[in-house]
Amino acid sequence: MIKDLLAYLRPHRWILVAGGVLGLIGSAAGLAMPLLAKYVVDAFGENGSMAGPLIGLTVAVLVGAVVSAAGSYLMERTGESVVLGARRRLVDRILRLRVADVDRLKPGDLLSRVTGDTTLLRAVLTNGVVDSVSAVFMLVGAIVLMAAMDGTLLLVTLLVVVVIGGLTGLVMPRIMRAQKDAQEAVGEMGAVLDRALQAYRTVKASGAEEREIAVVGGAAERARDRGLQVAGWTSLAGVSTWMAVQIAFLGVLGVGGARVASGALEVSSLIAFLLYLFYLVAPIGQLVEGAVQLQQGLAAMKRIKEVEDLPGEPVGVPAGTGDRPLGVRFDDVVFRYGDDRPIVHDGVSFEVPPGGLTALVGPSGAGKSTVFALLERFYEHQGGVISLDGRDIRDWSLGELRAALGYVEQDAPVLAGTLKENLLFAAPDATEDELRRAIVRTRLDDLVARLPDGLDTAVGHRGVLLSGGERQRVAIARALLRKPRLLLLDEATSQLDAVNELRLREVIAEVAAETTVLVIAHRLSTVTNAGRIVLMESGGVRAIGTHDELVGADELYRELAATQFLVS
Ligand SMILES: Nc1ncnc2c1ncn2[C@@H]1O[C@H](COP(=O)(O)OP(=O)(O)OP(=O)(O)O)[C@@H](O)[C@H]1O
Repeated sequence: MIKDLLAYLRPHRWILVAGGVLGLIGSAAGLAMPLLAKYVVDAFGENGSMAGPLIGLTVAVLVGAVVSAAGSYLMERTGESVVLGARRRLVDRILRLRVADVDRLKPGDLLSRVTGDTTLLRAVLTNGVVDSVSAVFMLVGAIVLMAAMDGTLLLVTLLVVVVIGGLTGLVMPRIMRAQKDAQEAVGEMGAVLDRALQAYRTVKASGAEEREIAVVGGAAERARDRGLQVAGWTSLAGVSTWMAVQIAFLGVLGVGGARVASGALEVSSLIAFLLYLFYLVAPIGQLVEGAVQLQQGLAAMKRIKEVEDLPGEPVGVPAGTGDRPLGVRFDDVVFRYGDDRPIVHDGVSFEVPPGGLTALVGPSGAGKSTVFALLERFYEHQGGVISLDGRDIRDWSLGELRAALGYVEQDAPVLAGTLKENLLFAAPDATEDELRRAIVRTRLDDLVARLPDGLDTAVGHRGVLLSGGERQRVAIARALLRKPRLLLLDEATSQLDAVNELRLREVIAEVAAETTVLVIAHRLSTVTNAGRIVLMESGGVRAIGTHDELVGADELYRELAATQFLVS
């Protein structure tokens, strides 16, 4: 773990060393002060000139301040670079994860790893490490100078310092555990809030604001409780340090006073010694804080590494690598979403020849969307063979496979940006001409004409909100620009109005003339047009045929057609 932390620092080691050296010079200037104070007092006693020692003291203060400020600026800079590096790597990994892993991780918790945990890393890597190094320097320096002044008093001091060290060592593991819990609690709170935001409209429509506020509030309270535990243990460590220094002060004052009385020690030395004693407080405090920060950093590191260590997928898929339509074949495919999940595909077999329109229909939960997820290899099937163009999809490289497919999700999300950016999302290199053709084919020209800035109008959250039908046609245009050899289209379940439905039907029929189209159909229009209908039922294929064939031959299809598809 410490090795991982150091790996983050390696690229910045020279700036860190420079910052550290400046910090040490600042500390040295600080260390010189009690000694200079002693000379001032001595000069005072001997009626000598105070100018020299006073100027020295002033210079030490100024140099110390400037150098320390420069050192801490360098540290902060490094800190920002470390956070940037950690965030880049983490985001890079998150966007390359496999869908199955993302299902398991909570988005809110992932967010808190990118935002919160990386910030904690920064504290330990810069202030934590450097302050600790300079604290050790100050501590050793002060102890050496104290030894030069009076060995007996140093012994009294060290006895107390050792006791504090022991106590702090005892408390540290508890701080570490509490710290880890605290960070997890913050991640959990993020996850709970994210869930509420995802279902924002449902929360409002259900009048569930208060309940959700309470749930997120509860998670926030758990985070607070864990934070309080950390604070409790940290202040215990802090207060025992403070107490120890006070005890040492009294001890040194008593013993030192007696030694001054017996003439074994000068008053000025006792004053300087006492000043050094108080100088010890800051570095000891810094060391304790450095240790706490190290625990925070290690806990954060662990949460960041957990994500970084997950396997990623190759990305950077070139679009439009071929023009021949693809045939699809499922051969006794078996699949479940996880070892502890029920079987979703229990021997699914069907064949789709290249080109034309094929509809997947069946009751909800039959496993239709899962067919698409397996074709895109969002998940790996456990049994049977899926082949495209006669080739097992496991033999396709992921990039090659996804480049050949166009995928339109049921919810057809609009991404941030302009309409044009949305359309070119899957094929940034498409020409203006191709873009125009896709717009005309998907009947989006009306929409473009209506928008204030045409294609350059911002859409989605920050811009014009598109209707369900428009979003779906944007998604189809986006998929088409990729020149897919197989288009996977998960029809939205929401009812489109008659005009939109007609447009969509025309678009699908046109596309099916050129490429293979596989549609998960919820509407009669799509099904009656289809060259082939695959009827799925509870994880298997029940029947295959045209609409008329199935109406004639299959009971379930007739029933579905009667209710779901408004049979003609
Ligand atoms: N990501 C997932 N993780 C775990 N289980 C899932 C996941 N996606 C779907 N399932 C489960 O797999 C089963 C089949 O789901 P699928 O989405 O393929 O059905 P469907 O036929 O498309 O249904 P619908 O018509 O309602 O969309 C369901 O029981 C569902 O709960």
